[in-house]
Formats: sequence, C-alpha cells, structure tokens
Amino acid sequence: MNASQSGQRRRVLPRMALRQYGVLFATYLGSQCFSVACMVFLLVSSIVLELLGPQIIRAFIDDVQHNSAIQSLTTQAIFYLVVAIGGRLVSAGASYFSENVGWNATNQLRADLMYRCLKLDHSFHTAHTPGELLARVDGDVEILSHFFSQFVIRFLGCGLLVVGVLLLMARESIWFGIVMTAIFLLGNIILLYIQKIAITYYKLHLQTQAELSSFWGEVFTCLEDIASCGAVCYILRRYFRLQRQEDAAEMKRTAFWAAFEGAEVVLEALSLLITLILGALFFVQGQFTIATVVMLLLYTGQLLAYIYDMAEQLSSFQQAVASLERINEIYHTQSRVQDGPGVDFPVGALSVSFEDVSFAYEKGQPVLQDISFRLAAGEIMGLIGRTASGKTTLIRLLMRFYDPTCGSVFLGGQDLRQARLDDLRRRIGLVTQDVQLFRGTLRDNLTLFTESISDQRILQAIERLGITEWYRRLPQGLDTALSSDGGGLSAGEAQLLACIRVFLQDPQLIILDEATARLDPATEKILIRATRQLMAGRTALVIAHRLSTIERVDQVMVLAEGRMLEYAPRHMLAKDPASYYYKLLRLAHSEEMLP
Ligand SMILES: Nc1ncnc2c1ncn2[C@@H]1O[C@H](COP(=O)(O)OP(=O)(O)OP(=O)(O)O)[C@@H](O)[C@H]1O
Repeated sequence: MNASQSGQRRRVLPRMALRQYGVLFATYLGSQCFSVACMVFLLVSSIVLELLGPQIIRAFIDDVQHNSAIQSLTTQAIFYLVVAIGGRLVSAGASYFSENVGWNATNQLRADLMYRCLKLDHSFHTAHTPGELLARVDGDVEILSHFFSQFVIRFLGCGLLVVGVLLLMARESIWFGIVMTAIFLLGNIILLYIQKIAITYYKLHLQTQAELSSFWGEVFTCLEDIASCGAVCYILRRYFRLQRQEDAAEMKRTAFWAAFEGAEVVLEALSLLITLILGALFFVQGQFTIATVVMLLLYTGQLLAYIYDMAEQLSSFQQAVASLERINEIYHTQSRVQDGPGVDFPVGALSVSFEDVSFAYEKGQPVLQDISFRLAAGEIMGLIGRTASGKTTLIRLLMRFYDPTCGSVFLGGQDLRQARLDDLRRRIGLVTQDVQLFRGTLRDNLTLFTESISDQRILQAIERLGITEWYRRLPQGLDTALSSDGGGLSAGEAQLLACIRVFLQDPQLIILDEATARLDPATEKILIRATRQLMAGRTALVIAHRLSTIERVDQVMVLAEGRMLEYAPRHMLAKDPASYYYKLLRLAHSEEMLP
C-alpha cells in the first residue's frame, strides 16, 4: 500500500469534546487523588525552591560587596546548597509521583481498551486491522503515559516557573519585566512556528518508517512464497523505493530540527545580550546592583530553559491529543451486538433453529436470504455449498458475532438476542482449519491458560477422543513447547489440539468448519475418530466441501448464493434423484458440481 492510498484510507476522527477529556481524566486520575495531591504539592515546592536560588546568590554577592562577616557568608552558602539539593530532591519526588500516576492511569486505560476491543463485534474488527488496534492499545497509550507523567510535571511546572520568574523580574523593574515577557512570548511563537513545520516532517518520517516496517512484516511472513515465486528482485526493488522515501523524509526532518536548534541558540544569545544591556543601563542609573544583574542573568537562563521545555512539551501535548482522539473512538464505540438480559438454556444437547433469517455485511448486498430450518437437539447437520455461498456467515450468526438483518436465530429454543454473549459462546465449541495457537506448552494451549483444569482431566479427554497414541508420540507430553505460528505441530495435529480444547470446554453445540480439508489420510482418520467422539451426545454442525466428511450426518443443508436450496434428512436426500445431494454423491468431482 503506498502513501497516497494509506492517506485515502485514513479516517477523519471526530474531535473530542471538552466533557470527554473530563471523563477520561476523572476516570483514570480520580482514583489516584492522593498521589495527584502529593505530586502537585511537591511540584509547587520544587518551583519555590528553584526560584529562591538566584535570590540567595544576589544576597550573597551583595553581602560580599558590603564586606559582611565570613560566618554570615558561610551560612548563606550552606543555605544555597540546602535549597539547591532540596529542590532537586523535591523535584525527583514530584517526578516519582507523576510517573506513578502516569503508569497507573495508562495501565488501567490499556486494560480497558483491550477489554473493549475484545468485546467489540466483528464489523468493528473488519474495519480496523490488527496493526491499527495494536498501535492504539500500545502505541497511543504509551504516548499518553508520557503525557500523564511528563506533561503535568514539565509543562505545568514550566508554566508556573515562567510566571514566577517574570514576576520576580518585574519586581526589580517593571520595564525589565515587560521586555523579558515580550522576548518570552516572541521566542515561543517563533519556536512553535518552526516546530510546527518540523513536526510535519517528523510525522512524515515516522510514516515512511512505519511503511518500511510493515513491508518487512509482510516479507517475513511469506518468505517461502517469495522464494518459490522468484519474487526476490521485485521485493528488493520495492525495498529500495521505500528506503529512498525514508531517506528523503529523514533529510527534511533533520534539516528542520537543525533550524529549530539554530533558532534556540539565536534566542539564547539575544536574551542574554538584552539582559546584559538593560542590566548595565539600570546599573548606571543606580537602579540595580551588580548582584541584581547576576540574579537577573540567572533568571534569564532559567526562562530560556523553560521556553525550550515548553515547546517540547507542547509538541508532546499535540501528539497526546491525537492519541486521545484515536483512543476515544474505541472508548466510545458501542458494539452492535449487545448482551441480552440472559436466558436459561436447557441442559444437554441444544436444538438450533433459524426463522426467516436474512443478513448483509453491507447494506443492499445480502449474503444470506430467508434461511429457515430446525436442527433437533443431538442431531448432526452437514452444511455444503460453494465458496462464498454463506456457510461461514451462517456460523457467525449462530455464534452471534453479528445479528441477522431480519429474522431470528434460536439455540435451545431461546432467541440469541436475549442471551448473554459469554453464556452463549461458552455453550458452543468451534473447530476450524485455522487453529490459533499461543506461545506456551501444549497444556497452556489446551486449557487456554486456565490453571484449574488438571492434567488428569486433559489426559482423560485425550483418551475419550481416542488419540492417546498420537499424544504418546509427543516428545514432552503436555510440556511440549509450542509457538504461536504453530511450530512443532502439523495442521492435522493442530486440529486435534482444537478438538481436545473444545472437549475440555464441554459445549452443548459443536461446529466443525472444514476441519479435515487439508489432511493426509492417516491424520484425517484419527481426526474423524476424534470429532465423532467430540460430537457424541451433542448437537453438531459440520461445514464441508467434501462429501466424505458428512457421511454420517442426520441432516444436510445445501446453500447457494446465500439461499437454502435444500434441507432434509441425509438418507432421504441420498435417495431422491431430484436432490442436489443425490447428484453430488454420484459425481466423482463433487467440488465442480456444488451449486
Ligand atoms: N466480514 C465481511 N465483510 C464483508 N463481506 C464479507 C465478510 N465476510 C464474508 N463476506 C462476504 O460474504 C459472502 C459469503 O462469505 P462466507 O465466508 O460466509 O462464505 P463461505 O461459504 O463460508 O465461503 P468459503 O467456503 O470460501 O469459506 C462472500 O461474498 C464474502 O465475500
């Protein structure tokens, strides 16, 4: 995807209302009142101590000029030392509390976002790529943690200090105060202007870097395909193009940051020069002592340091606002599929029925139309149909990943809209060809990290599924290490693992989605045996392209372009020459015949 395409796809996020900022801050900072109060107290104390430093130095120099006693000078020097060290310690304390507040707030926010993402329906996840969500839950929250912990301390701290310094300067001479305020404002405006341009290039550079990273991500996930298709030259050409883009963006970014730093140096020199000239003028007029000029020079130095810091903090503030707006979108997105009040499902196998169900992902493009059928509790249904006929969509409605556009779906006689989602999904076990594995042991992958499931229960499940022989061949049994990309397991073994997983879940309805599509005959045999055991005593729905997969089912449904062509007991369809199933059975290449 090139930059322009990504730009076109970028959505404009709604601006956050002030009230929404309030809600976020109250939610995540409200619970840390004590830490926030400590942070503010320490912050103000450190500012007072910092402002006190130059005053002590002035008093010290004045006393030296007036030949004060060595004892009083020593006391002042020690006092300065105590104030300087105390200021640092108090400031470190304020930073400690602000870091704590920041991390607590963002960890809580990250957990909440994660939970909301998991609860959002499939349409949200189709519209947002995993990379995008990762960037929000991790990247944006990271930026916010910096904002929570640093912005308050540095920006508000700087703001208070600047006001303090300018007031103390104005106390010496109102004109000096006015001139330094003007320099401060002008310097800030110029630096912010240059920074605004520099940030544009900074973002461009980040974007080119992100494109390069996502390109490497793509390449590393399909190394075998690249080598087998002879696409190495194409990959290199694409890499060089992206790298050139990144270099160009980096050059511009560096040039503008150099301009920014240059402006800082000029501003520094000008401010010190003006302080010296004004100081000299007021000294000649007898308004300032040498000590006062030294003190004002020290304050000017502080003022400059704060200007740079504030400019830096303002840019992180802009980033934080952008992150907050992106996070806010997830925060306030309501799942289209909401929990119902809750129902009492019957015990044992559950019946399934669809009543006049139609569904469309996009308005006006129906994927399922007028589907009505009833599968009795404990029966097995085979679902066949060509690619894109709507089989997976039907399952998604049954799992309530989506709600039908019209009509209703019932499980155990209960309308799915009335059920609580967790309760519903707990009762359905799904085995697909793409089994998701997690980095961990075989045990972790079977129990999904639920420690309350004992090894004994797992081994019983393995025995009940009739796959003990397969299990014995695993090098370290339940401690066999697995990686998230399925390393160490074949596709068939991964499906066996999914069967055990579902068996341990003990659901009342089983869904097998083309579970034996890619297996060698030996593994297929083991898997078929395991799935039969899995389905025993439960209602089951089996999706298959191959008729052998559904040889033993009770009912057969044939789907074509989202419509139900036939639904009847398998033995009846197998005997009816007018049925599609009958014709399919008589054709060697059934796939070509699927309606
Ligand atoms: N998340 C989605 N958003 C929009 N359209 C979708 C989505 N998922 C599937 N579709 C479309 O819905 C139609 C039915 O897809 P579905 O996956 O249900 O078919 P299928 O019969 O399971 O196909 P296959 O056998 O290839 O898995 C297809 O045209 C597909 O492009």
